Amino acid sequence: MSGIVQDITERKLAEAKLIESEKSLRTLLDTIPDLIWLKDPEGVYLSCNSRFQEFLDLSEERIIGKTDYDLFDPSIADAYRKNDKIVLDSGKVHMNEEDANYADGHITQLETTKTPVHAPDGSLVGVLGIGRDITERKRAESDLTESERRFRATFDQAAVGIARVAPDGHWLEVNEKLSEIVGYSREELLEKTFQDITYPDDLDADLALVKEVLSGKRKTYSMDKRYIKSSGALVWIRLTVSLVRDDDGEPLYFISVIEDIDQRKKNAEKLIEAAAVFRSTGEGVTITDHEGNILDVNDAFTRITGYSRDEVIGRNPRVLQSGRHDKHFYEDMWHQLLENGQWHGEIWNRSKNGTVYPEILTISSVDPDDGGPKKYVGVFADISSLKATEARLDHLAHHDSLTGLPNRLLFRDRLIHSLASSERKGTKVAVVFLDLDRFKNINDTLGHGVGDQLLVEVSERITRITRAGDTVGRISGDEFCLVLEDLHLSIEVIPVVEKVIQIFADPFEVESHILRVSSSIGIALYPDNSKDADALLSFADAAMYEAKEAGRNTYCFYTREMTEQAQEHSFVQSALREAQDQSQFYLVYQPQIDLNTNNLVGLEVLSRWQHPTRGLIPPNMFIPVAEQSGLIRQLGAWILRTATTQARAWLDEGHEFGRVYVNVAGPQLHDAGFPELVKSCLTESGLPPERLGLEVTESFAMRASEHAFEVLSSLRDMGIELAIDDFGTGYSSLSYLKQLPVHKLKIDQSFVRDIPVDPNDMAIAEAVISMGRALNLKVIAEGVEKQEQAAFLYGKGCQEAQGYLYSRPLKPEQFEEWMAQTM
Ligand SMILES: Nc1nc2c(ncn2[C@@H]2O[C@H](COP(=O)(O)O[C@H]3[C@@H](O)[C@H](n4cnc5c(=O)[nH]c(N)nc54)O[C@@H]3COP(=O)(O)O)[C@@H](O)[C@H]2O)c(=O)[nH]1
Repeated sequence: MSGIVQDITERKLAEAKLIESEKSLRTLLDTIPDLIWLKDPEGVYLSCNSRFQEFLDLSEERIIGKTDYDLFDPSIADAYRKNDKIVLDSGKVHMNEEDANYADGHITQLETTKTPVHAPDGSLVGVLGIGRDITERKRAESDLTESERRFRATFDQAAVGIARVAPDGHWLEVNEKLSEIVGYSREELLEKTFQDITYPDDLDADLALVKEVLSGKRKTYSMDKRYIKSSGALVWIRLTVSLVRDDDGEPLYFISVIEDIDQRKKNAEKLIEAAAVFRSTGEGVTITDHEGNILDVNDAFTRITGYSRDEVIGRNPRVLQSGRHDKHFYEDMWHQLLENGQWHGEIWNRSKNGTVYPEILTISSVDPDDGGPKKYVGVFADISSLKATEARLDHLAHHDSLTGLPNRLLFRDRLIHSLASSERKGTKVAVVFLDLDRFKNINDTLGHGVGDQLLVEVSERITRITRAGDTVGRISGDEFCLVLEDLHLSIEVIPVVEKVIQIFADPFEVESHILRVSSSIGIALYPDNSKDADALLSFADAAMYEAKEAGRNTYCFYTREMTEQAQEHSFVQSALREAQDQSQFYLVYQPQIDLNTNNLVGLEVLSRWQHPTRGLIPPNMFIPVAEQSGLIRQLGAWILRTATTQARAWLDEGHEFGRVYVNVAGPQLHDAGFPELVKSCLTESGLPPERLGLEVTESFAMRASEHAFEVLSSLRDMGIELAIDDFGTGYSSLSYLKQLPVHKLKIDQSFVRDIPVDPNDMAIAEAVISMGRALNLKVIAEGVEKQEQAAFLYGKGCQEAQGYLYSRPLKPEQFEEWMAQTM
């Protein structure tokens, strides 16, 4: 019994122990934070801990005996079952990660370990599953990956080079930028040390700093140093190094940050150079702000302008303006500066002491590095001496070195210029080509020195007789040329040419040689011969040869007619003086008839010149020459005196002739004493003023000066009648005519000649008559030779006529006869 009692007690004790141990195990399993479950080989749940029950929010009783298909969605159940089968088939532990959807809706990530479970007899009990919540771990891993990614991106895309460097100097890791800076690929760099690519001169300093960091003396260091690039070129970099140590304080690696400062270094060097240049350059430098205020100037500025730095800082460069440029010049300068960022040119400035000097100036706009408003840098040099040299060179290039006269080049330029200005003014230009006769003989016999000296003296004599506006040039050897401007008539050149010939009248004395020299002169006229400068020069040259042919010491015009005219002119001029002395002149009188009554109403006085050898010289030949030479004053006074005396005599003899009309030339009316002359002639002769008329040409009346106006007015006020001769040949306007103090218009005979054939002449004559009527002026026609002409003119309202139809100009005794017969 005791044995039985003892057996039962032991068994009970063993059972109790087992129960106790299961309880402990259960408690343990429920305490573990992992999900634990046991399924038989068919997937039926045999057991699970309380975490697993929480997962499904079901009690163990409701889980035991169920499969995954009872508890989860079929797709999830399939996945679970598939993993279980892997374990069952392989007999090995299987791990995987999967999402777990808790019954309360939250999702976790589980790391599941599935283990095959065998009974002590080796039979398969099922699959033990342990599910560990790895949500936090996964998040941490993901954060780390992201952080790593960001770091990598920063590392690779950094604008500076970044590297990990081993304590011995090997590159461990380098970024793109560092490769770019040194020109080595990442792979190439990783095979090198920093010592390999450091410029030897900079290595010791670097290694010393490395040593200090390794020893703990300093934590980091920075330095500017040079790397040798793969190309062999050097590149300046700024290096910043820090050391990373392990937990035991042992050096792990360096972190190096490498900044490319090559350009900055070069800029700085340039700035240093620029500053040195600024201080030491010989060119003046002005730096102004965007408002034009001077910020700085250099020493050369002070030397050139005379202003000290302190005197101009804050002031505008306007302080230097010379006043030689107008506002458009400065506007254009600013326009170019703003448009192109630069202006370059010559400018005249005024220094402190008032000297105006030329500068060559370049102004550039500069954008400051700090992005502030533009600044302007002006660099200038005083080019006074350059200008003087330039002027000297220019003079040399354009002047004959022997005589100092313009050479052919400049002479031609001046000629072209004269032609252009004469075209505008409607005047003539004469090109006078002069060649010394037999100059070669002087050179050959007396030597070139004498020849040269003679040329200098000739040039001086020519220059002395020309006007300021005329150009004299030495064209070559013994050839000189003159340009004479502002001529109205071709013949106006003659007095000048004669003066030129005259300069050779006196001999030249050179080195005690008395030289008698003459010249041959050729003349070409613009626009008569040509409008082209070169053609005029060659025509004048050709005319000069004509003069040589003609026996030298004379002049020739380019055309024979002109030469003849000139010769005639020359003859008339010299003969005129003698003629006046020797009373070769006489007057003729041509009657003027009233077309209505056929009565004699006037006599036009016309002069005649009876030359002892040439015979009768017409007034057209000598009046213009007399006008030009000034002899007209003397001749005009004689005509007036003779005519008034004759008229008075006829009055006394009882001849009724109306008025006697005397032609008056322009130069006579310019004479302030003319009204006095008229008065004295009237007084002396006793002719009443109402018996006198004066005729002035339309061309003169049109150009009449204010003074001539006054003279005409005072004559009119004396009771003298004034007529405009040759009317229709000029361009009188009604408004101008209205102001003229005249009484009568004389239709020029050129418009009468072809009446009644030429409709144009008839129209002009008719227009003049209408004009006279409109202005309340009498109208007389001259050159009336036919009755039809008289009839036409009378029909149109012309009051008076003169011409061969009535009488030719008559000598006094002829006139008296004519009176006796006709009146
Ligand atoms: N300042 C002065 N000018 C004078 C003087 N004497 C003359 N002149 C001017 O000279 C020009 C020419 O004059 P002249 O050769 O005397 O000719 C005049 C007449 O003879 C001529 N005439 C007259 N009737 C006829 C005619 O029917 N047919 C024709 N073919 N010719 C004719 O006309 C001239 C008159 O000219 P005008 O003076 O325009 O009336 C001439 O311009 C004179 O003015 C003088 O002393 N001083």
